[in-house]
Amino acid sequence: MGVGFEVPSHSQVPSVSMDSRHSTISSSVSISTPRFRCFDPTNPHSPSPNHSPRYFSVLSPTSRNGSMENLVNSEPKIVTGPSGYVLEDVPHLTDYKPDLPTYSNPLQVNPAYSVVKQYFVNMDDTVAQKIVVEKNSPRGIHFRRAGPRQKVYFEPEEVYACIVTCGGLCPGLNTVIREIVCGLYHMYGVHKVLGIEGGYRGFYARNTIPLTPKVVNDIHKRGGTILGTSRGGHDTSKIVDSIQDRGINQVYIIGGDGTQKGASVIFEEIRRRGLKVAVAGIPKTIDNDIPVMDKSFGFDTAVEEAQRAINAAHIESESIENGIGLVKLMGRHSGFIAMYATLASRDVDCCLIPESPFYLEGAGGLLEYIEKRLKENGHMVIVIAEGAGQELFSESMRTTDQQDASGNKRLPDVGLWISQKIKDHFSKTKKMAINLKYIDPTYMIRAVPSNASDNVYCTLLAHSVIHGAMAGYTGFTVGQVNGRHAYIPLYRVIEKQNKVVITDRMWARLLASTNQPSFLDHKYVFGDEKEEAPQNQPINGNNHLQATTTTLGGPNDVAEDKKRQETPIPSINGNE
Ligand SMILES: Nc1ncnc2c1ncn2[C@@H]1O[C@H](COP(=O)(O)OP(=O)(O)OP(=O)(O)O)[C@@H](O)[C@H]1O
Ligand SMILES: O=P(O)(O)OC[C@H]1O[C@](O)(CO)[C@@H](O)[C@@H]1O
Ligand SMILES: [Mg+2]
Repeated sequence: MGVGFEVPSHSQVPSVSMDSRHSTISSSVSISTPRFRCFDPTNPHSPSPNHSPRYFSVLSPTSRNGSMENLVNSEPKIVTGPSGYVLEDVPHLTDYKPDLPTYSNPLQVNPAYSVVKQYFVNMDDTVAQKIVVEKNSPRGIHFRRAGPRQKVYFEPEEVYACIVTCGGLCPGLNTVIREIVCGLYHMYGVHKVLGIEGGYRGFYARNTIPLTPKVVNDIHKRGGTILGTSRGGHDTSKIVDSIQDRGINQVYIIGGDGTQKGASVIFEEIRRRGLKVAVAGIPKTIDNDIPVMDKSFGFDTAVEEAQRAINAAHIESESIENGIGLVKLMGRHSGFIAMYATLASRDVDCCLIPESPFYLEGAGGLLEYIEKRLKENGHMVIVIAEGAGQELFSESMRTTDQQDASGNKRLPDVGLWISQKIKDHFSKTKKMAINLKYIDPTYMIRAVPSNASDNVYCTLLAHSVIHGAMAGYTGFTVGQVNGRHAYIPLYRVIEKQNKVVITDRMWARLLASTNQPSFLDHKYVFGDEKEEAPQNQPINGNNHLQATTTTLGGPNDVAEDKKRQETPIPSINGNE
């Protein structure tokens, strides 16, 4: 059987002993960036010889269980093809356990599914990240298409799955839990599913809940997560010990960017220990700030629920002379909920988001606009995302250094702050008496059950993730990319944050709908005319497909974040 390797000359390479299906490297020599080109025609997960994957599989000498322990972190699996085709593939159990047996997919004999023509996904199917292309542009980045495979790497009775939910709440968490349990039971005949209570720390510090279709039957009608959640408490080795000791071999991890970072290190540790355990992430973020995918589950519900608060603000404000209704919505670093809720409502006169700096005083400022709008219309509605205007806070308010247990910076309440500023301004200038009503519906929005369209989306995500784990993929997350479900490497969803692009047409639509100023006059933002204005992304032919993404270095930092925003990285999603 042919296995071809190409080792770049710059790497220090340890001695390599190789049988027909796997690489075992034993040496204490350190390796900077090992890259092997590998092709095995008998392995469906081996890239074709035309492609040039970057491969991983490096062992250090010590091995606690005498198995394939101490692998260094896996490298991205990049497969290239003609005309600029790039596949950013996800890891597979056979990458480090090459001799695993395969089994026929039980869906083949499932009466509900066996009638479906072409039910199984072709092994070569991939999903393009960018679908608007020019005639001569390269084919670009692709991800492996999600869906059931003909061969699976687990027998139903062998599977012991667990589900954990981490981070803040989001509509749809219970639906995803329900559909993973029911999907495993009904599609694959898997009957051992464990719920881990209270987030990551639940693996080693809390009870577990056996999950059956009966237990989860109507949980999708409730908000929150029946498993509970938490921030902090990620102790990788204790978590993997717990997985190993319990004999769990499929780990479904539902959570935001922090959670997916946690999933990535759990995957690396599992791989290092050589365990046959699939680690699969389902991204959750009400803020819609996870890159690559079209949108995150619960986002539609959040936008819909926000309408109730905006309607209330509108009714309150129009019922009284010079009424101002101010609504704060979630969005620590990304203003998607505020933007979409504003566009959906049409009652909003001003939407403020973290990506679009604004200023209060002077010509073209917020206070001037409020005055103008009240004179024209007698009332107004303002929507503000929780992360907006952070640069306006005094240094003392910003550097309180408060962090939550996961290291996320706690933001001062911009809604309260701006309410006070507006009230102070109009009472000081005595230009007009205003009536401001501040509504903070943030936790009410987050705690509702998912709406009908999110329920369907959650179901499809759950099914996709199950198919991936059963097919032996691991260290991946699932998401909808241009309307098709795909398996995305974890590193792709944790390295960047999805942001609203204020030079994009979607933000222009918002400005056109509210008629608010664009607040782009730099000198009021920074108080120094000599400083350069923030470099926003230029509008170009592809702009409607681009979102600014920022590299996440650690706990969130507004100043850092702002600096990063000045260096936009083209990506897709979120905006159109
Ligand atoms: N870099 C990291 N490495 C390992 N674990 C992490 C990392 N960052 C966060 N975690 C863990 O992930 C869990 C959730 O993280 P966090 O509280 O930041 O929420 P999140 O998943 O980002 O969700 P959201 O921000 O949408 O509420 C926590 O238990 C935290 O300890
Ligand atoms: O109060 P908590 O649980 O820390 O959550 C607040 C944060 O969670 C998020 O909803 C993200 O999940 C942010 O928008 C918000 O800042
Ligand atoms: Mg987060």
